[in-house]
Amino acid sequence: MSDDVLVVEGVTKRFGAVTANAAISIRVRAGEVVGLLGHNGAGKTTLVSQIVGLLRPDAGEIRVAGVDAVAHPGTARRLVALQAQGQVPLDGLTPRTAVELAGRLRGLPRREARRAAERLAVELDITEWIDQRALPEGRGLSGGVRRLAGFAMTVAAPAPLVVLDEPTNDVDAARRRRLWDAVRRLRDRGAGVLLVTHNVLEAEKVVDDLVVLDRGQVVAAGSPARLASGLDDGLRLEVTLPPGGDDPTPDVPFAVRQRVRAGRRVLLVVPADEASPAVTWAASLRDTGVVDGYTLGPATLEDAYLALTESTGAAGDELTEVTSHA
Ligand SMILES: Nc1ncnc2c1ncn2[C@@H]1O[C@H](COP(=O)(O)OP(=O)(O)OP(=O)(O)O)[C@@H](O)[C@H]1O
Repeated sequence: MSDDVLVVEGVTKRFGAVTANAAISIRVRAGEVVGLLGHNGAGKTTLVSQIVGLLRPDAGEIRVAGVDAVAHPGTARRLVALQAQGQVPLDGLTPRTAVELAGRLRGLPRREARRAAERLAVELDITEWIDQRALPEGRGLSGGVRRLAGFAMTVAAPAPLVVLDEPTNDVDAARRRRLWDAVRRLRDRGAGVLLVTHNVLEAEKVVDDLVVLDRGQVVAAGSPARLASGLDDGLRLEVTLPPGGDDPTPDVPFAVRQRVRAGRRVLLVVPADEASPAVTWAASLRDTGVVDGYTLGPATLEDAYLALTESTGAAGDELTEVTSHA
């Protein structure tokens, strides 16, 4: 029997002139975390909406744990635990009540729902607020605790497919780590997880496979290591400009595959056999004060992601310029 919990094949969705999803294919198996990575507007939420039956594809197939989600969206929806991108409305509820209710709605007996609420509060380190009521206009509970309570509601009861859309928004660094541990435990218990994010560094921490979307299309898929090695022998040379200093990087005496500027930092991806002229150049600019400093190291998954989505210039939050030359 197939262990696929999600099969998306050739899914296309248009909104007027905008093709939000263009023939997308993705597979998530039981016991696997797949990251769906893409910049704002790449088409991630549109795809999730179709998986949970809120939108109907113009073309293509979606199967959730073997159920045809286009023909039977209601049945398929019950096999998916979804944490949507927006905050869940919690007003008037405590995290304990909300998680217990969510568990019971998904079929857990009362005692198990209660246990799940307590276990998840400990796992996510939110026991301090478990009996604190959420009030209107964001009062009572912080955004991070609301987000974590939303995650706990999503995973209170087991489901074959768990879809998490930007689950760490508003969550502090220590509790993010706890959330990733909880995601790994879901995977280890046999769930398939689709993790939707635009944060490549976070995705890298937990996913087995990544699918990169760019303007509605899958532009790459595979393990993080495989995608990073897509830059083959690429090296990253990062230079820091002095405050208000001119940027010397558009005109360098060696080959550059990729150039990305974010504030005072400029990242150059260079072929490994250009390491020597690149370092000589950077060192002489540092010695003459044209740049404040530089580092050289192997290209990362983030570099590969920027290279894949370079043409839009939309991949990095603080990204101000993207160019590429041979
Ligand atoms: N209901 C809609 N009507 C018209 N256009 C839409 C609709 N929903 C999405 N779009 C467009 O489809 C494209 C993909 O949007 P989508 O929300 O799926 O992207 P996303 O990757 O989830 O972005 P973000 O990371 O910002 O949430 C965008 O160009 C968006 O403007």
